[in-house]
Amino acid sequence: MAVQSTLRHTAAEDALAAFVDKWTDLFKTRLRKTSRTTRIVATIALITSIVLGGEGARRWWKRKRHEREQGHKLVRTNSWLHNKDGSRTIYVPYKDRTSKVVINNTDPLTFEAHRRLFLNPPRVSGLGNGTVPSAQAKPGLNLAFLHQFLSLMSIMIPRWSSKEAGLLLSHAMFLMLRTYLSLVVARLDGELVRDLVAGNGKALALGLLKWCGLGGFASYTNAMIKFLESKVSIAFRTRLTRYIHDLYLNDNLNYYKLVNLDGGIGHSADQFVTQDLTLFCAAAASIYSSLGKPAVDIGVFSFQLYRSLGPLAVTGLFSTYFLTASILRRLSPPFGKLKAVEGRKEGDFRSLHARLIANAEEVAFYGGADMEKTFLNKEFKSLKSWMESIYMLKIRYNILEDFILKYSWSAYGYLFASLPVFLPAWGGFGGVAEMAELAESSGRERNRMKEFITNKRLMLSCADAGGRMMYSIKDLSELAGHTSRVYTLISTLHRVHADAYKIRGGNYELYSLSDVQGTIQKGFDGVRLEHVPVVAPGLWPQGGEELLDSLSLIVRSGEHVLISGPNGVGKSAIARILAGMWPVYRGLVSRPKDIGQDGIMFLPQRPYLSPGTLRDQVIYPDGHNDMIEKRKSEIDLRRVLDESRLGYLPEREGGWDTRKEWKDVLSGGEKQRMGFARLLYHEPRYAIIDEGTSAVSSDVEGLLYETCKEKGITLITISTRASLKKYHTYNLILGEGERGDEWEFERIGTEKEKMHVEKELQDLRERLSRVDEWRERREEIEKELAAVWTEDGGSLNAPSYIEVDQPTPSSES
Ligand SMILES: Nc1ncnc2c1ncn2[C@@H]1O[C@H](COP(=O)(O)OP(=O)(O)OP(=O)(O)O)[C@@H](O)[C@H]1O
Repeated sequence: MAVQSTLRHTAAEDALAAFVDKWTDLFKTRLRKTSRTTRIVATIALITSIVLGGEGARRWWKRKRHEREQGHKLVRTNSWLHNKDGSRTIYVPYKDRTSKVVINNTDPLTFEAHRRLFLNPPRVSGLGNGTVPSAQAKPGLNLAFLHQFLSLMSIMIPRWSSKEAGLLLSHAMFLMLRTYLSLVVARLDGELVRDLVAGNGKALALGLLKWCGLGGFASYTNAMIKFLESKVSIAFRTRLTRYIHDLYLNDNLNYYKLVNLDGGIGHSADQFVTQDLTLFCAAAASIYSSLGKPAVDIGVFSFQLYRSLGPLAVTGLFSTYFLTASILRRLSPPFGKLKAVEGRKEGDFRSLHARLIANAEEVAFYGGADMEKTFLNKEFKSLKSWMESIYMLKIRYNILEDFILKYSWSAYGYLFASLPVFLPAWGGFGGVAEMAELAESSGRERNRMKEFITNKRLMLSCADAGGRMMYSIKDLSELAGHTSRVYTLISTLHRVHADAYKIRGGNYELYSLSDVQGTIQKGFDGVRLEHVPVVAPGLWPQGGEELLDSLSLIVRSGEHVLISGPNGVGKSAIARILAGMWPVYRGLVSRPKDIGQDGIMFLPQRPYLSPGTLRDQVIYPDGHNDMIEKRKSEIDLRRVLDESRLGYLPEREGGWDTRKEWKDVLSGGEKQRMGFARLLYHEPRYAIIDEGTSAVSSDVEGLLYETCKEKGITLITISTRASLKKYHTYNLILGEGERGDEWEFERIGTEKEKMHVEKELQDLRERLSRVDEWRERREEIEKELAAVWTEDGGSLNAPSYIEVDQPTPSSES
């Protein structure tokens, strides 16, 4: 053996050496023939390409390493990169590495182009003209569904050259491949049975081999179909989610207005964007294969059947399909509408849970678990009853569906497959073969068997395809429900984004969203309101409630204003109007353009702490990269925290990169001081502080105000605390007059203001002088209440354990 192997080894080596020699000789001859210049040029070209290639590879490797490090850093600091074209690069953790994602903002022109689809649907679709809140027809298989679905498709597949179109194309190719494989399998099945009956072992073994090979390929095809279906679903979801996010979170504050002004989708925007969108995308991706594949199958198989069974069988088959389809369609419950309502109920239940999580501390202090449980159980019961009623409807439908699609169609299959046997003249190619064999008679049974098995398989596949199409009527109705939900969300967002609240020729309510006539001017160095009514808006299409008839004031840099007045009078409402959250119904509002540095900043009444690191809390709404661009360092942040009396936080919490649920970690006063830290970090020209120090001790309050003023921030404070007056130049007092809808704007420290204070003191003195009188009256009432009257008009003595005040000499007299 060893000798043999050595021999073989030597032979192989010889062959290799001969091969190398041959090519070396060839190369040398060619080299000898080429001119000296060509050789020099070729050598230089070779060396240059090696050097350039090496340098390219080095740079590529360096860039990759830099990206990896940058990715880790950005993930750690919760930050992203702004690209020149307006897109953003974010890094997301992926396994133990980071993965780079570039997010392109949707072009504003795209929104303009889509507005027509979502706000002015064609009249024929029966969806109204977009001016009606929550423009929504009854979800079902109708023209409205077609319009809604195609509108959403224009977002999901924006171009024929897009990735989604490519995915759908490859999906379609795999679907067709599978249909072709089913056809080949049907034929092979027939051949196998024929060879078995004929006892042809060799052919049978060969057939089995083919069967296994085909099986492997078919399994791969099936897996790819499922994989591509999920890829399509995720691609659709990505497109829609990004589109919705761009429309939802932008400078127009649509995320606030959607819930507080429009009300078209209630309070469940989260349910729409998460669950409804996922269900819609999964249903849309699966409907493509559950409708597309059976349609191709039916076309191909019926052609085959037509060839082998003749026109009678195929006509019969199709009449059966149409008849049963129309029966099923007629008896099918309105799955679309049922699904849409189910989605809404799921949303309500989920948002109740979200509310409980957000307000867990408050509920715990009140001991409100029982009450919250009642709310939750009530909502769940409503959801449960709805789902049970859907299941009840489904039972009846499923019985009918199963009977028709599984059993009656198989019976028809046998009937039509027997046509060539019993009616050869009507039985297509199968019948012709039957008649030819009738004359010869040899091998007739075997061929009959082969034909029958092939036809039966084709018929079953055809019935299966038809069945799947029928089943997909239900899927299609459910898709209509999901489509209607997603379309409603996007059309409501478009309405809010475009402020499209005009009613054509209709009468609108005073101070409704159709009645906004004021102007907001951004880019003014100061804050100015001219004849602006302060109105708490009602949900569209209702009118709002007027809090102040007409407010006019101007605040210039360095003139600090305190807005005071009783609760609920409309103090925060002024801040909401200035921030652009509430509409300016009449008059003119002027304010600085930007939010933040050199602009205006608002500190809301309820402090907000974002998810992320300790650093993110101080610099919010900036990210770490914005901070670096502004040339601020951690030393600056440290100084800002010291000035807000929070200098101990980085040590206590373990550094700037610590991530915690800050809303639960910081105390009420700390949260408010964090607001001031943000103010000192951003250093805006104007700041509107709404009850920003209500939980802060008065000495720290003074320090915070003084620091802000030293930094040149003009303060507009909303507060009920009179002690804050000393930090301000003007006082806007709301809630004056008998009806509480008058206001006064006065300079602090003037004679007039002092007289105002004097008058208040006089009032208090007068009230104090009547204290004795009120005390006497109280004692009288208490005495009368302590007495127990008997039926005969007398009174019982008070029991010994009740302390009855001894009458004072003055009351006796
Ligand atoms: N989103 C809203 N939609 C409609 N009405 C609202 C809305 N928010 C507040 N209101 C109403 O507007 C009125 C003024 O509210 P605002 O928050 O301005 O009061 P405030 O003067 O700041 O009171 P407080 O001192 O208690 O903070 C209140 O009657 C309130 O119920």
